[in-house]
Amino acid sequence: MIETKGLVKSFDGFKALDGIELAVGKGSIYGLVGPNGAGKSTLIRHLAGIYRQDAGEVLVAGRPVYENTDVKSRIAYIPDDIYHFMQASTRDMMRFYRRIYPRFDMARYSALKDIFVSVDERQSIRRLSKGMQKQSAFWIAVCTNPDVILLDEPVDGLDPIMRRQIWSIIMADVAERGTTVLVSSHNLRELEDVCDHMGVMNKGQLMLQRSVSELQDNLTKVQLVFENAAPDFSAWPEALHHAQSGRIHTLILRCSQEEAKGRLKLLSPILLDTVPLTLEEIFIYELGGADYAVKDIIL
Ligand SMILES: Nc1ncnc2c1ncn2[C@@H]1O[C@H](COP(=O)(O)OP(=O)(O)OP(=O)(O)O)[C@@H](O)[C@H]1O
Repeated sequence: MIETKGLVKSFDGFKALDGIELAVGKGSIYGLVGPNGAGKSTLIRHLAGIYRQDAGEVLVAGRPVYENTDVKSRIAYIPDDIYHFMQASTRDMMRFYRRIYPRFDMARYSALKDIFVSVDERQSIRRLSKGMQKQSAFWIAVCTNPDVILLDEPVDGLDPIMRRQIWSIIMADVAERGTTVLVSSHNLRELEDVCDHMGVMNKGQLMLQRSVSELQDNLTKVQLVFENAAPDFSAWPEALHHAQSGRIHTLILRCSQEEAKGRLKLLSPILLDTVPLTLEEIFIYELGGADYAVKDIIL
């Protein structure tokens, strides 16, 4: 649904995007994670049709986005900084969007008043708090019934209850309408519960993109106890990590759970348990070995 091919963008000779090959399937929630300055917002602005690329292609539903009004009318973009006309109220913005977006859904706008109760729709946006401004932007954006939602750091400034409500609106759209969502954050923990695909950006490059299930299937964490001395796991090429605390050995292996259990059972441990890996741990091992601090990139 969303695709970039060899996307390059420079600002005054500085390559902010350096050959991005992004692929986001329809109905997917794709999390884009990376440190400050990685290029996430620049990439999203290309997907929203705000920036014109220097080289490469930016496609939504197979069609170029830049200066394509029809494609852009199906995309909702909620930037990190607020884009509304600050003098206008939420209601003014609703009227403005209703004229521009042919699929603007007035029934949905009215229904969502019960969710966004803290946003006074007649108040000028300038006078709303940062979190309320975000809510107002989100309220208007989802009423356009978009095929694609682009969220740049969406939960910055939102309280936990509002975060959950916004995510439940997005999840319902994904489930019922097959909406495609791309969401960026510099914090992996914000994304790991909601995304089915993840991409890691650093220094203008997409270093890794996978489905979360593929990431989870590829690595297994186990805890083991042996009656006698443990074998030398450092000789196992698939053992990425081994730690011991008392009699408990913790291993992270590059293989599926079934393979790990099959192999470890042969060692007759008196205890063998698999432990779920967090995405944070998965990324640390997937990206490990490169000459940068992985934790700086994803946490
Ligand atoms: N309009 C611009 N003019 C000049 N440089 C820019 C412009 N927009 C972005 N950059 C530069 O491009 C790089 C990527 O910036 P970008 O805002 O895309 O990163 P980001 O991953 O979204 O970071 P953050 O998490 O801090 O929002 C940065 O070095 C930034 O200074």
